[in-house]
Amino acid sequence: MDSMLEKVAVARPIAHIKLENLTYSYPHSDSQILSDINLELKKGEFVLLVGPSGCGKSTLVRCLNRLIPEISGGSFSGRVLLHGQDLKNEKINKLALEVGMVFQNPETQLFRMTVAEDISFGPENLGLPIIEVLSRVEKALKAVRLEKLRDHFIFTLSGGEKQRTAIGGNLAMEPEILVLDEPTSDLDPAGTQKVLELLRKLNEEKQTTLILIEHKLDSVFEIADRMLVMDKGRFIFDGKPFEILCREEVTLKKLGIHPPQLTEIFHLLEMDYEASIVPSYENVLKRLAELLQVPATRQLENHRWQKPETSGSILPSEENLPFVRIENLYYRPEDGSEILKNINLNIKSGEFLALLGHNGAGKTTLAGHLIGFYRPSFGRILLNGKDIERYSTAQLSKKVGYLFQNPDSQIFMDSVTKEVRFGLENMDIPKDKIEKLVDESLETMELSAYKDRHPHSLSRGQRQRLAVASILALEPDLLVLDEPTTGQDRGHIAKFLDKIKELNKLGKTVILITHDMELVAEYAERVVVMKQGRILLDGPTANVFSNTEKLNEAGIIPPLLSRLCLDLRKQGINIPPLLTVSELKCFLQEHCPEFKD
Ligand SMILES: Nc1ncnc2c1ncn2[C@@H]1O[C@H](COP(=O)(O)OP(=O)(O)OP(=O)(O)O)[C@@H](O)[C@H]1O
Ligand SMILES: Nc1ncnc2c1ncn2[C@@H]1O[C@H](COP(=O)(O)OP(=O)(O)OP(=O)(O)O)[C@@H](O)[C@H]1O
Repeated sequence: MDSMLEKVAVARPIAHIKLENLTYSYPHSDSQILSDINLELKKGEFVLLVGPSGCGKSTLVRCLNRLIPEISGGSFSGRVLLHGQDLKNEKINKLALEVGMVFQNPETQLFRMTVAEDISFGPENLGLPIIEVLSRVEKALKAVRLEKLRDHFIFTLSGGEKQRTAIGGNLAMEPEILVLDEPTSDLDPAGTQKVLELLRKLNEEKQTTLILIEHKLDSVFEIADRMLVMDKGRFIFDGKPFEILCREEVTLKKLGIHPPQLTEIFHLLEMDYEASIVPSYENVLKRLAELLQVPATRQLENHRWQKPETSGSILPSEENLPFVRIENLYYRPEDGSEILKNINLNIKSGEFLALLGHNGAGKTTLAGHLIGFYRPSFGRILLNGKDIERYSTAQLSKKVGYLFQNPDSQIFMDSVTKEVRFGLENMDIPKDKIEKLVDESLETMELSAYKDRHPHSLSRGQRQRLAVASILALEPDLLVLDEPTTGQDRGHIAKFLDKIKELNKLGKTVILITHDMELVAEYAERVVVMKQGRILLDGPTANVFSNTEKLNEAGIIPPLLSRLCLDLRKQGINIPPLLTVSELKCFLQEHCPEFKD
């Protein structure tokens, strides 16, 4: 009997990563962030780790290189094994070479002066010959498309460029295990595609074991072999991504994990699925074409859809003067480059505008001019008809609420409540009103339970919500949100953007900078697309999303449904440029007798 057991043990390959009864609490806290986690990962597996904000994903992956508990402290039990070896006695600096980690906030891992220097840091520490270091740096620069910025200073990079540098640095190390904590959150859609292709290649060619944490599932669910869903420090689902997304849709939605448009449309059309096969775009297109072919075209003949016009800019009429008016704006930093080139833009009070563009297009620089963070090299900006230069900083911060791309750039107090109270205390508001506004905005952002916590002990998503709460409390007329969804699950994003939409309906003007096209489709009425410092497109959302050629130039891939509608129209089917799955549902209900919901 013993010898049989031995044989079984020999036949079973040792797991690449094994977690045994992992349980963990942070210092000075009773709550278990990880609760009795058990997991085995094979070498070369590509795993997608998802779960609501704050469920413990980042905490879990930090156990793999012993940042937890070595650096964090706290109460840790259970074992982490790599190739069957308990990591308990391993040194963090040695593990850092085996387990590559791209953190949520790239700034925490960029510490050299220039892009190329930063990428070479890892390979140099592996003790590789200089020729090999240089060759790896070149390959990594090419892979993350940063060749042209190789000698640029890190502090001048845009958010997406920083994220690419952090990914490049890890690629150059060629680690056996690569953990990526939301690596594409700041990347433009074309850049995201590129990074994902790269990961797939790394996984196939080098058998790198990959753990990818993501909230935005539309582009990642197809490439991973396995999906692990976490909630409250435990795994609740483990299986093929598409199968889990279809089978567990209701539970996932309750947790705030939103299925990609492809699975939603697939569900809506009641298409048969085979658990292991992801439906192709072509199959969904074919099914929609079948449903809409005959009756729908006949019914719609009278109101044929017209090709939209996307203009250079929406000009205001005399009586409807813009709230924001940007005239001939140029921005040239000290290095002589031209970041903004003759920007002309009018934004009316109460508009909900999305500002899109490739990484480094100039979105943040443009938006930063609205709070006086940047000063025009040429041209001017009028707010309510008055030149922005004539507002004092205090007056401007009352009018414009700016949410930075990285929440850590604007959080500086030592408790959650103090952070929200800070701006209000500088505004000559009675004390009881301040407390009311603080409570309301913490409540809206679901942070009441963390009132006395130090902001840096919050998860990234929670910190992002705290930064939003501080701005909402000030009730500004113009809200500029620079990639506010990073680190958030869909449930929290929807709650937050619904709240912003409510404020927008009450007259607040909103500028949303994002790389998440499904959110743009859902919330924005107008889209402005930038390319290399200029405005490329400006118009109603559906119209802009129909201009695929120009969007392509700016590295933007419109949402799946926009592409489906375009392709259906190319087949002669008269369908308007729909943006959301609920619009598609209404359209099918109205125009397609065969469709039953
Ligand atoms: N240093 C710390 N001290 C105390 N609690 C902490 C600390 N760091 C994180 N936490 C808490 O642990 C929980 C899990 O955090 P973690 O960052 O692992 O979540 P996550 O699933 O990665 O979230 P997100 O998707 O928002 O990044 C959160 O409730 C967070 O507030
Ligand atoms: N002070 C500076 N000196 C030199 N170049 C700069 C400076 N500030 C910004 N840049 C460059 O200007 C370009 C525009 O940056 P910006 O942050 O506005 O881009 P973005 O469209 O917001 O990009 P992302 O989507 O990556 O956040 C980038 O290529 C950046 O490297």
